[in-house]
Amino acid sequence: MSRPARTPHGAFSVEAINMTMRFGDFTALDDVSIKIEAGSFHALLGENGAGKSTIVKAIMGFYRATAGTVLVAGREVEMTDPKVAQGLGLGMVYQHFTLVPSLTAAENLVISRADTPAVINWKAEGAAIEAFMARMPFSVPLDQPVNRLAAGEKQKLEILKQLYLGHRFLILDEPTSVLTPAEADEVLGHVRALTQAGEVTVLMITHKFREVTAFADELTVLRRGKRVGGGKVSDLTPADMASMMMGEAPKPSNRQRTVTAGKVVLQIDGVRALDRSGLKTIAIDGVSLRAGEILGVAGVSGNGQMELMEILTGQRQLSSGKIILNGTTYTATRTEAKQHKVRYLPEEPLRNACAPRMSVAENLAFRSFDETDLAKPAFWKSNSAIARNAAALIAAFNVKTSSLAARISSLSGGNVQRAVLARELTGDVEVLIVSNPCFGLDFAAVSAIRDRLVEARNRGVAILLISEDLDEIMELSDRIIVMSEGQIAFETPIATANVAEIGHHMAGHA
Ligand SMILES: Nc1ncnc2c1ncn2[C@@H]1O[C@H](COP(=O)(O)OP(=O)(O)OP(=O)(O)O)[C@@H](O)[C@H]1O
Repeated sequence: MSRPARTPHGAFSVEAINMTMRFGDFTALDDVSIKIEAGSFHALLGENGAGKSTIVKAIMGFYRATAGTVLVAGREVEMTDPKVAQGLGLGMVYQHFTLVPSLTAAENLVISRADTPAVINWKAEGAAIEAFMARMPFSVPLDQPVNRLAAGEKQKLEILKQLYLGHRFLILDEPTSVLTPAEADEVLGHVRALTQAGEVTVLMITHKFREVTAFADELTVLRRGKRVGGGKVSDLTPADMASMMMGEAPKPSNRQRTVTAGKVVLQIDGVRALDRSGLKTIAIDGVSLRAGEILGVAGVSGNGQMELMEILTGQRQLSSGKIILNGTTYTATRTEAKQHKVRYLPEEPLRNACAPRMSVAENLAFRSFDETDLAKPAFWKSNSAIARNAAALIAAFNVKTSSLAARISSLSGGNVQRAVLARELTGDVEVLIVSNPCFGLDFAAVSAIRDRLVEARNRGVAILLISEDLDEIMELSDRIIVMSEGQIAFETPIATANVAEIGHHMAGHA
């Protein structure tokens, strides 16, 4: 047996050998091997549905692999349970935060431990945390409630929490999705420094080539459940990575504008509503959206975009003002949305726009998935019509699913997104309101979804695009508004849009 690979500071290697994972007849992972050397920063790439989460879950003991072996520091381990993995020093950091928002950073660290005593000696714990922090190359404010921390600080705290728990092999699952580019660079810079110091070994799932090139040492690429390539990052270009992921060079898209903006369809003026905390007011003035244009709403996460989406979907009560759609008051009831042909693509579509326990075909067939009618057989056209419709949409939008009858919740995140977009862009649409449509998607899916939005705009659809990704806003919008502190802080046509100026307004500088 090989000698356990551990660096002097504690980072150790993890290796998965010949991993196979089947769900029924479907093989999500097909004889994949991956070795993450002690103290390395290893990137795991692959299109949506390639099997990245599956291999990670098998390594962490969330899934019992159908076949395969896991070696931790060179020793074979039965990963029967996530607790086994955690006990061996393996930890996970997710794209969304797992911290308790009302507790301070220090309190979050203390309660994260499995051995937290029933009565906590805060003085002793505080001293222990300070001693721990002193050994760390970066810190976060310890005494503030986590909900007051910026996203970058929260993600740093998630990483510190793992180190505090003694974990020395970290799996980072798209850790920068909710961070600004500057925050992402800061967090990944710290992670890289930790790996170089031999403190920790990292496996990072990401879709961002820039992050791979800038921070990772090695990479592995999965495609359709198989390992299709990998090696040293310094030997590979982003084009190499893209062709490994897709099996071919990506096609350049043609996003010409072939329409001029028409009449104003949607107007929001004098609208006031409480924000999620109930403490601040969201104030939306002077927003108008025209047919055949994409109006981008830029902003750092948490500046009222979520509330704006809720206002537009009728989920947040207005304290004053109204939304005007095609000249009449719009309160976003189902009937009004149908009448005005308004469609929505909310964030987290599995939760907000699907019936997770129903099949892919059913979810593609029923926009009004949560209407009580759904239960009544009379509402159903026929199973064969539903299947035909679903098969056509799956082919057109390239949704990867094991079958039409599979539950939509078994699809990877990107494929759920494609399925919902396929449904929402089918038929007669006049207004499309989308929120972060490409969040967490691989570049092929991103490109396909952006093409669809541009096609819809060119057909005359009025699109409100709320996005925290400024590159996306710059790429797609005809006009841009910036939300900051719950208000519209700035507006510019794309022709004169300047990233630095927009960034300045996003950061709250008038
Ligand atoms: N519990 C499950 N039951 C059935 N099929 C599943 C299950 N979990 C995953 N799959 C299927 O396995 C395949 C791989 O999924 P996985 O979540 O590993 O992809 P991924 O590479 O992480 O994708 P993404 O980037 O979209 O998160 C997908 O086709 C998915 O539908």
